[in-house]
Amino acid sequence: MTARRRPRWSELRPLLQPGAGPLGLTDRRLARASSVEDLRALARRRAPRAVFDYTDGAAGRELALRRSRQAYARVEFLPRVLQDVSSVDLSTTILGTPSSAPLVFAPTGFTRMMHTEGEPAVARVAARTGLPYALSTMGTTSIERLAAEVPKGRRWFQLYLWRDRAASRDLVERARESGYEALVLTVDTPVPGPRLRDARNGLTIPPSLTARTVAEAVRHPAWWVDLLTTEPLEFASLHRFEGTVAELVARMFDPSATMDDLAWLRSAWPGPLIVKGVQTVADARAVVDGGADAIVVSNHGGRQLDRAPTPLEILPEVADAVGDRAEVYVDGGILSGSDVVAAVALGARAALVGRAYLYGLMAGGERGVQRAADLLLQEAATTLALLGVARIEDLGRNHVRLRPG
Ligand SMILES: Cc1cc2nc3c(=O)[nH]c(=O)nc-3n(C[C@H](O)[C@H](O)[C@H](O)COP(=O)(O)O)c2cc1C
Ligand SMILES: CCCCC(=O)C(=O)O
Repeated sequence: MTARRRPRWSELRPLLQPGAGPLGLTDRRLARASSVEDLRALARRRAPRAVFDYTDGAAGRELALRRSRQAYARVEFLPRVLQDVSSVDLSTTILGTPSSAPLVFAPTGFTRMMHTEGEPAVARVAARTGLPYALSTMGTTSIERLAAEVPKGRRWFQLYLWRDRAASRDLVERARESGYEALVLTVDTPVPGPRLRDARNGLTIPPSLTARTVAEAVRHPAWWVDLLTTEPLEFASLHRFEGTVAELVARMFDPSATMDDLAWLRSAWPGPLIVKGVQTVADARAVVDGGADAIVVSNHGGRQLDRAPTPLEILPEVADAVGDRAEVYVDGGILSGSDVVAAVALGARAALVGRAYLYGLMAGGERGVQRAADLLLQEAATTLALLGVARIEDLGRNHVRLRPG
C-alpha cells in the first residue's frame, strides 16, 4: 500500500484562487480583454498596488515613458489599396534565425512577483509563439531552471555588470552552458533610476509584511494566495537579497563600467551580443565598433533617465547610421501590434515589449501572457493587411509619416 501523499500548497492553488481554475473566471476575463490596456486594467485589480506600480511606473516625472508612448500616436500610416492581402506574413529573422514576428519578450526583473508562474510562463508563451525571450539577471528563476523547464524556444540572457566581475563572468558561463542563444548587455543602469512610486509605496524585494501589505492582502486575495502557495523567490543570479530595488542596484551594479567591459564581454561570449539601452547615434556607432551584433534603442521603458531621448524618434537615425553593420531593435511604450508595425516601418528589425506581457502575466499568469501575445500578433497582422502590405519584410518608411510633435 502506498502512503497517502499530503497535497502540496501549490496543488491547491487553482482551488483557492478566485478567478482561476474551476470557475474559469480568469479565462473569461482574459478572453474579453480586447487590448493590452484591458489587460492592464485586469492587472491593476489583481496585483497589490506596490507590485502594479513597480511594473507600470517609471522614473522621475515619468516624462520619458509618456513621450515614448506618445511618439507612437504621432505615426500615421499610408495605406496602399488593391494589394492582395488575403494572407499576411509577419515572419522575419532575428539574429539570422527565423522568428514568427518581429517581436521579442524583453528582460524584466522580479517577474515571479507579478505572478508566481513568472519567467517560465513567459518563456513558454514565447517558445509556443515562435519568439525570443530574454531572462533578466534580476529574474526570479535561475538560468538553469528556466533552461530545464522550457528547453524549447529561443532563450537569451540579459546581463547587468556586477561590481564583482568574477560573479558576472560566472553568469556568462552559466548562460553559455545552459544553451542560451544570445547575451543582452544592458548599459542604461549605472545607478538606480529615481522610481518615485516605489519609494512612496515602500516597495521591498521580497515584499515585506507590514501593516500596509497586510491591508493590501485583504484587497488582493488572489495575488497573496498565489504568493503564499509557491516557493520563495529565487534569483537568476543573486542568492539572497532583502531591501529596495534602489538599494540593490546601488550595492550590486557597477557604475564604473566602460567600453573596455564591452570588449571583455565580446571576448568572453562567443555567440550573438546585443547591447540594450543605446540612446544616441554616437553610442550606437561606438558599441557596434565594440563588437555588438545588435543594439536595442531603449530608455528602459522610461525607468532610468527621465527626459531620456524618445526611442521611436531616434530610431531612424540610428538605423541609418549602423543598420548595415548590426541589427537595430527598439523598445519603450509599445502596447499594440500597430505600434510594432510602426517601429518596423521606421527601421527596427524587431520590437521588444516589457509591460505589455507583464500586464497579461499579472492579470492571469501564463494564459494572460498568451492573451497579450495573441493580441499583439493579431493587431499587427490586421494593421499590415489594412496597410496593403502582405509581408512585414516589405514594410518601409514609405508606409509612414510623422505628424508634427
Ligand atoms: C517591471 C520591469 C522590470 C524590468 N527589468 C529589467 C531588467 O531586469 N533588465 C533590463 O535590461 N530591462 C528591464 N526592464 C526594461 C525592459 O527590458 C524594457 O526595456 C522596457 O520594459 C520596454 O518598455 P515597455 O515596458 O514600455 O515595453 C524592465 C521593465 C519593467 C517594466
Ligand atoms: C533596476 C534593476 C531592477 C530591474 C530593472 O531593470 C527594472 O526595474 O527596470
